[in-house]
Amino acid sequence: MSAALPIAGQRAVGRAALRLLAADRPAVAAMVALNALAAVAALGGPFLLGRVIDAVTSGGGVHDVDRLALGVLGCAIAQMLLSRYALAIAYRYGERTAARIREGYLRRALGLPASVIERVPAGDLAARGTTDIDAVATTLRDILPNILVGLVQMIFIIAAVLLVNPLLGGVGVLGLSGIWFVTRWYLKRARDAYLAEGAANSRLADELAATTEGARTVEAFGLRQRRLDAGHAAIAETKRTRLATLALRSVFFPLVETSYAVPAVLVLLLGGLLYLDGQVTLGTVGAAVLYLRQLVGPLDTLLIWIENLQSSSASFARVEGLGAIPLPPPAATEAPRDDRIEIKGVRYAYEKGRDVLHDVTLTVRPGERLAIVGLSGAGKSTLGRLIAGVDRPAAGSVTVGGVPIADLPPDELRRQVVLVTQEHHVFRETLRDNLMVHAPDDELRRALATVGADWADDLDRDLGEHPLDGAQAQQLALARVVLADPHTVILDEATALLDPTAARTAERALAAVLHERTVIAIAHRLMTAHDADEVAVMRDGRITELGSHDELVAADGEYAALWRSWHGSDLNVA
Ligand SMILES: Nc1ncnc2c1ncn2[C@@H]1O[C@H](COP(=O)(O)OP(=O)(O)OP(=O)(O)O)[C@@H](O)[C@H]1O
Repeated sequence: MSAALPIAGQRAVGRAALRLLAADRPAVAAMVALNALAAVAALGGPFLLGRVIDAVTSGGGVHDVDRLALGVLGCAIAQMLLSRYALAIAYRYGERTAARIREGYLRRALGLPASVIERVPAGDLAARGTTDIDAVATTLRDILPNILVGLVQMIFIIAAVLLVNPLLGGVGVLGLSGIWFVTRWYLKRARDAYLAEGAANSRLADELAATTEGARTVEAFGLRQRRLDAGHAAIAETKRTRLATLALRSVFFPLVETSYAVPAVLVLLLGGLLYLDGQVTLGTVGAAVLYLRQLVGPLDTLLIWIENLQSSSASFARVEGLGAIPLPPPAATEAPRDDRIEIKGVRYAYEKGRDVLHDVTLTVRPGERLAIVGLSGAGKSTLGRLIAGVDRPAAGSVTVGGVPIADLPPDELRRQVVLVTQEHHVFRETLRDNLMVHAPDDELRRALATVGADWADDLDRDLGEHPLDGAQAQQLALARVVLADPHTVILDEATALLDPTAARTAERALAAVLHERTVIAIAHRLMTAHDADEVAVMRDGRITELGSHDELVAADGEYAALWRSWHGSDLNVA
């Protein structure tokens, strides 16, 4: 069963964004301060140009105009230098922050307990760690700095136009409100329209892939027309959705372009009237109009990136969603008082409401060899995972020395119980690193020798470049068990996938590993149950019989029937 990964809510995303800003306060302060200075410098231009108009209309000399023009030039250069510098800081901030998000994600992913990792969809986990983080990183690096510059500039320009003349400024700002409504209208529809376009594109790609992959079937069953119809339908849908987004854009952009002119037109009209009335100078009207024209640049930037900001905030919500995965309670701090394993009244379900274990109770005494038998699907592996602490029971308890096994910290758990299955991961690292403990080479070699790994003379062998075969990988897994030195080993089809020769080698290695340990064998071979001290028979998630081989055969129940069907055949029944 795989549970969908959560997505962080808007508040959580907001808090995470604030945390990222707070983590790099000096850079954020420098970005804001430099952008503010650049914006102030940018305001100097229109103001001085207004003074030029006034100087000319009042018959001022060439000298005055030259001086003011030099001022305009100085302001433009200062603005350029300051905003370049601010942008450079912003880019570096963006890279650092993206790295922080990546590292945080990796830390969270690696910190998830195995029981949680096993349940989450691996593709989604990887997509969030790559595609989504890349989307956020691109926004942080390329888009956010520009948006920040645009926002600061807009605030200063609006303040300046209001200062130049509150009435003209007010009318100008009011004239901008059209853009707000147009943008809201567009954004409300754009998300769904683009999602529909994306979905239609995916469907078209799927249809094409299905037709090409199944070309022989199409030919053999005369499905050509049907596939053509499906392709045409997908193309029509793509065209329809594309036209829908195009229609949105063809309304939005002309409207926005027109809206840009509205404030300047309003200010020119009102300014003209006020000038004729002698209430403002021409320079003031000119400066106000120039300021409002200056707004177009930052507004454009904001509108262009606003959609991108929406999609990357959705990505950020997915990345942050990892932090919302419910985690098991913190590890137990007390140590087990002995090696006795007690399973009491255990229930377990992979899916809510569908118990696969019902009220299982069992004691495994230290040194005992217990075989769990039963038909496929009886719940043997599930019980093995609970005893190994991989999963925790929904009800009841699974304890070692009185402590719930699933609550033990990983280091402690490894010393108590280890589950050996047919899946054993070999990392693309050296043999030494693959043994996963920091121990002297002598000890590592001894462990390898115990499991008969006579091929393992070079601890520096790179297992990525020189991979192991199945039997060798199994020996490596068993050497890890020897090094972990648990008092109890659970075997779940540990040698099932190996060919007979390799299985024999592995069985020998296994015998060496199991020496003087408690063994719980999920038995799929006749002899395992026969040789065990005790046999537990499972059916439909319950233990139906418990006793030694001889007792159960004498009782002539379910085990006896299984035994009779196995007897002499050594068949794999599980
Ligand atoms: N990851 C899972 N998600 C959902 N259901 C599962 C999962 N693993 C096992 N089950 C179900 O739980 C029940 C018990 O399965 P389990 O693997 O424990 O039985 P088993 O006795 O070990 O069988 P086998 O011998 O085939 O491995 C079965 O009905 C199985 O379909």
